[in-house]
Amino acid sequence: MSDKPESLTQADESALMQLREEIDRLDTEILALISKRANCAMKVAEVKMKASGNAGAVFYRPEREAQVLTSVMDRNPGPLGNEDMAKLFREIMSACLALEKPMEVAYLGPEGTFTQQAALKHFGQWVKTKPMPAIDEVFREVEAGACNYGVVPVENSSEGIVNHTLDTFITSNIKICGEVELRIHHHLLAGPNTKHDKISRIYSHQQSLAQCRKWLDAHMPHAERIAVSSNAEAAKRVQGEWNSAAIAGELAASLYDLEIVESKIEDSPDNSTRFLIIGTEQVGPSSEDKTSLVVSMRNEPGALYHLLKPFNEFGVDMTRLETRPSMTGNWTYVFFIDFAGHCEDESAIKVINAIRETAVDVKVLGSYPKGVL
Ligand SMILES: O=C(O)C(=O)C[C@]1(C(=O)O)C=C[C@@H](O)C=C1
Repeated sequence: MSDKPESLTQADESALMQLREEIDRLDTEILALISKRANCAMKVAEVKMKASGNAGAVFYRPEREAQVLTSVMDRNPGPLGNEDMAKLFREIMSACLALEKPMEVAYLGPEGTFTQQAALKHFGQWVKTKPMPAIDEVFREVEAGACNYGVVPVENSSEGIVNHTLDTFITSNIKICGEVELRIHHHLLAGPNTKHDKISRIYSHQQSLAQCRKWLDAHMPHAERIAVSSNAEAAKRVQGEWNSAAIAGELAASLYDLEIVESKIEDSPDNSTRFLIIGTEQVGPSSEDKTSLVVSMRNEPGALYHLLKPFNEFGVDMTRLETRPSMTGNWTYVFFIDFAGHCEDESAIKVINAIRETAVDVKVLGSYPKGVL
């Protein structure tokens, strides 16, 4: 069978050539426009540096990025899908931001974790990402100024809240300046020496093993399941083994050069994890914001009523309420609350002031744009 493309007629050849000439003309325009946009971003950086007296200028503006991406999706004429078009602009903005100031972002490592994937999805490919061994190490890296921002997991749709993240906010002054949600697809990965019918050990994080339990019971009931510190760690480990496999994501497969033996083996089809972007600066309003608080209340009758009443009284939509035992042990409870709106909104100010009247302590963790991508 001929391996050459189908032979085209003279008319087809001519049509193809004209279309490619049109694409070349359009690419020239796109090249010029992206370059003009990048020059504009560099002038924005000069304005930011002048305004801040050149010391401590804040270049990354999540509220502005959310507005740009939302506007792109609202105005997208097709045929590319809204999310695909927004991802293209995400990368253009990432390159422009890198011209203003290269960003370094700490994340819960090692390399290849879903948290790294979330960091690259939120900031684009131009940021430098730095793996940290634990969630509180990500906080410390940002507090110390060693990294500009951090990314930590906060909630999984099937496993629930990541308590370590919430507990770290109680003792940290770090701000939340964004959020990003990642659809979690688990793949069965194997190294080049592994015979797929000889897999007797499967490595992954405990949560991932739990999220793929039914698939494993049905397809690999006899393989030993070994929990390790992270999916990426699992991928790193199977590289050199001949009868084992790992459950991890796409990024881990490419980073550790593993074959995807079975893809999307998670039991829940809409398995997703929400991550928080942490930094040292409060974010300005973007018109589509949410605010996170941590409130400690005395353990006395009516405490929860006094906490919830202001939201109803001032018409603020509470979107999340989590309770954590207080680490001070002084019979107070800690509530993590998310609500719609920015902490500078008039109604939000009234709610926070009303809560302060009965709470032991109220800490605004941050106001930030709702996740766009
Ligand atoms: O508008 C700004 O503040 C910019 O710096 C420009 C820009 C962009 O490329 O659109 C780049 C980085 C910021 O995080 C937000 C937006």
